[in-house]
Amino acid sequence: MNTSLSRGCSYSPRESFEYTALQFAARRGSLEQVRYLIESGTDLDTGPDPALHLALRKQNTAIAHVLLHAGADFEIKDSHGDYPIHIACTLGLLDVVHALCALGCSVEVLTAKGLSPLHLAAKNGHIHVVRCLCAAGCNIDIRNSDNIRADITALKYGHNDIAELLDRLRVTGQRDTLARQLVPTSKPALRLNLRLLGHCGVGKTSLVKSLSAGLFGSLFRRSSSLQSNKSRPSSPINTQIEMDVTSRQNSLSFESSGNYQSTNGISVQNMDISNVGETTVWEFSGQENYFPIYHHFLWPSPHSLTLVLFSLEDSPSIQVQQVCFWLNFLLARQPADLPSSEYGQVMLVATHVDLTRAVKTQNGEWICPDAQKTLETVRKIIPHVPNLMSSVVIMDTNVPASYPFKQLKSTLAELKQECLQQTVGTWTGLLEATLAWLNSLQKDYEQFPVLSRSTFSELLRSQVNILASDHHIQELLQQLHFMGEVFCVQDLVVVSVSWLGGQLLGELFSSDFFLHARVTGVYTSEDFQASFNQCDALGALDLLEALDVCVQCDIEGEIEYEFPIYNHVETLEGLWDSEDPRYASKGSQYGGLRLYTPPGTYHQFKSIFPHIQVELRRAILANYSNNDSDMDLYQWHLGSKLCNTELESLITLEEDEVALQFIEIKIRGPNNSSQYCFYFLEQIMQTINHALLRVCPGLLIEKHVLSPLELKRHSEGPFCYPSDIITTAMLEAESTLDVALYNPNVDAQETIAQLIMFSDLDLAGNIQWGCALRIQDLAPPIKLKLCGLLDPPERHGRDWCLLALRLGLCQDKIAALDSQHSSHTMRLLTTADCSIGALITSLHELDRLDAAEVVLRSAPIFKIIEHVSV
Ligand SMILES: Nc1nc2c(ncn2[C@@H]2O[C@H](COP(=O)(O)OP(=O)(O)OP(=O)(O)O)[C@@H](O)[C@H]2O)c(=O)[nH]1
Repeated sequence: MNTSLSRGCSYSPRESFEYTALQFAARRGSLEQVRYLIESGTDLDTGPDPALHLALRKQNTAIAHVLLHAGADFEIKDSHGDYPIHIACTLGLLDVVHALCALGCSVEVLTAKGLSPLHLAAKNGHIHVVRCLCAAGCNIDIRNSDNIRADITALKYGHNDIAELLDRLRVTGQRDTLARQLVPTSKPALRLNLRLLGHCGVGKTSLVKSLSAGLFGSLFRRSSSLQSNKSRPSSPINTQIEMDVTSRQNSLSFESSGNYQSTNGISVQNMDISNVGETTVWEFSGQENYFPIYHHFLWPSPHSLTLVLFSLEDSPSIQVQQVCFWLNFLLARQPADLPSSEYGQVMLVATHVDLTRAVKTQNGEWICPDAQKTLETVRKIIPHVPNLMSSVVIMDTNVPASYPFKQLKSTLAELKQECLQQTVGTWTGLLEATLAWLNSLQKDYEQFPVLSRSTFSELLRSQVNILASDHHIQELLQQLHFMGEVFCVQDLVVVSVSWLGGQLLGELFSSDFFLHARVTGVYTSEDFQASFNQCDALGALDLLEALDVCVQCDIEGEIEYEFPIYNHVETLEGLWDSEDPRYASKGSQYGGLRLYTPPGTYHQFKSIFPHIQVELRRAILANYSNNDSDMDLYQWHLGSKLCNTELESLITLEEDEVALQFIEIKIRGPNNSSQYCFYFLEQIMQTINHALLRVCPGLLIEKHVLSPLELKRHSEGPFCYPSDIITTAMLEAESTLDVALYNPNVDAQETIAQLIMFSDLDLAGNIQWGCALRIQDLAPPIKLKLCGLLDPPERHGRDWCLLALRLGLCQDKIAALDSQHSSHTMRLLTTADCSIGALITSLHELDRLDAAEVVLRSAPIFKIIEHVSV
């Protein structure tokens, strides 16, 4: 602290009196000093120009807030005869005006020159402030000392919008009603989201239809289902689960079969379910084409129940694999570091029970131990699904008024009760009025129900509430988005979510559209209009770009849109030519990685890869705009080639012989390019990570390293070193650089420098090895998986508590980790001060090889300390 300040005074040459230290600090904008002085108990309101007024005149709003919070008097004048509200209104300091109004300051007081706060805001054109004052109850007819109203002042200074606003409030006489709409009430804005996931034909549409059927409809649905069942062959009973999760061939076929109309895209409807109330039901098609867009709709929500459906007609191993697929799909699309209460509930629903030999109890409950067995097996394979319910609902989805539907409804009703207890009231009249207005807005925008945020705000103000501030509208849109009433993405607001899910995405991602799409995936707006004429092409393209489905490229003045999703160009021969002289010499560099999802998760990358291609294109465009035109990107079906001057890379989605998908990244460079190659690979990984974070922040990724020796020899199927082997070797070695791993394909060893650093030992100084990183560096999905393994009480007590002891935490700290409300392991992993290496060792010592393996396979192998751009 400056000593002259701490003494408490300073001289202001402009004024003929001395400022206190607080006034001086407030005027100079020193928040830290203001805080210090307030804490030291200095007087807040001394002098003819109090600190609050001085801060406001200098537009130091943060300081003004601190002073107000500390209790500065806001009902005193300064030497100019102005109250704080006058200064804030003149300068348009909306948040301060808001704070002053909330503190109950007088909003009609006049300045020495006879102007009211409203006149000052009107004169200076601050419409947001005018709204705020009106909402706070300011008299709109107030006159200044010349007997002139504020709307006339606004007109005089050319602020017609303000004049119009005040005029409308006066003419309609609705000011009080509109102001009341903006006051939060104690009623929570709660609408449940019911989401249905599952393979084609498992009964999602049927379940939704039955849920919405009234009494009359339910009679009809029951009889039609009886008819349809007659024609179906009954399946053999499944007496035992023949677990076969290792054989992946064809087990996850996403084809829709049978004679029924498969849902296109996402069907969204709002239902009033008896005993539950308004519920938004999201039905996600089982067709694979649509998976790349589901992340936009699967946000974590405590107000949601996600049903994962499977058919009891399928074999037990297929049931397990399908359920695991969908649970992993869901987990991947939600951030993994939220408290479990934020995720909502997940429940399994076994369908087609009428086609098995299961029997019903007297009250109509189906008895089918196989369904429960499926759940138990799934829980063993994926123990970390937050809020997965412990029982399965077993049903014939075509029989609405049956016991399982009552079970489902009562689960929803319980969830609603729980949410009601936990939700703070946020329901405002504005939300209610907007919900009523949305219907007419949808009609007005029937052709293309998409608006920019500013147009939405403008319409809302002119048709619902002229006093709504930007902040009110932002909060409102967020509530509407989570209720499924609108869909907000970047600057756009889609006011019909069912149109977005069904007519737009349902159509554009349908197999039929794919069949006729341009094979290159590149469209001009005219081409696109010709292929999709249901709405304005430019508007749709903007929306699709905001959804990361396409990228706009300006190619020598011509605007084109690249849709990697439609790209079906085949790989060209010679893209990775072994004869290319630049990369054939002895000193040329080769390296590469493979990205896998953990064992037991299948088929997760296909829906993500087009997003990686979008991200690669964006990275290239950003480089072009930096005038770095040496970069080039060529993309084909599930593959991209990125070149940077003389460096080349191939990024492809591959599938091995057991249908396991992985992403392969190969890099090569000429002589003496080791450092360039290293950082080029890192840059590509960053771009990929960016796409992964956007689409699937909860997906666990394993990074395996390809043999540089074999890459250089262009061997078919080069050896790939799994990350657990590399990390184990690092842990065991005295020095990481001594690590050498055996490659059975070539019967030779490759060193860590060759595998990671393109043989350049100088890079070692820029690298921190994985085992030495802190456990906080573990990605959230790894932590979540560890929670699933270590949280449940274990037979020998080898759980989080013992782990905490081994990691050196004292009893007090361990006790502090204990809580009934969230995961102990998660708190241990976020607070303990230890390295990843120490964690692995401790887990081994505890004989928790399952948890150790998770860390070994997915922990980072290294982290770059110093990044050099290439
Ligand atoms: N017997 C019987 N048939 C069912 C049951 N559930 C669905 N079906 C039938 O299975 C067929 C497919 O059902 P849908 O509800 O359309 O399947 P879906 O899960 O919506 O499939 P996609 O829209 O392709 O993702 C229809 O003919 C249904 O009548 C059930 O529990 N029992």
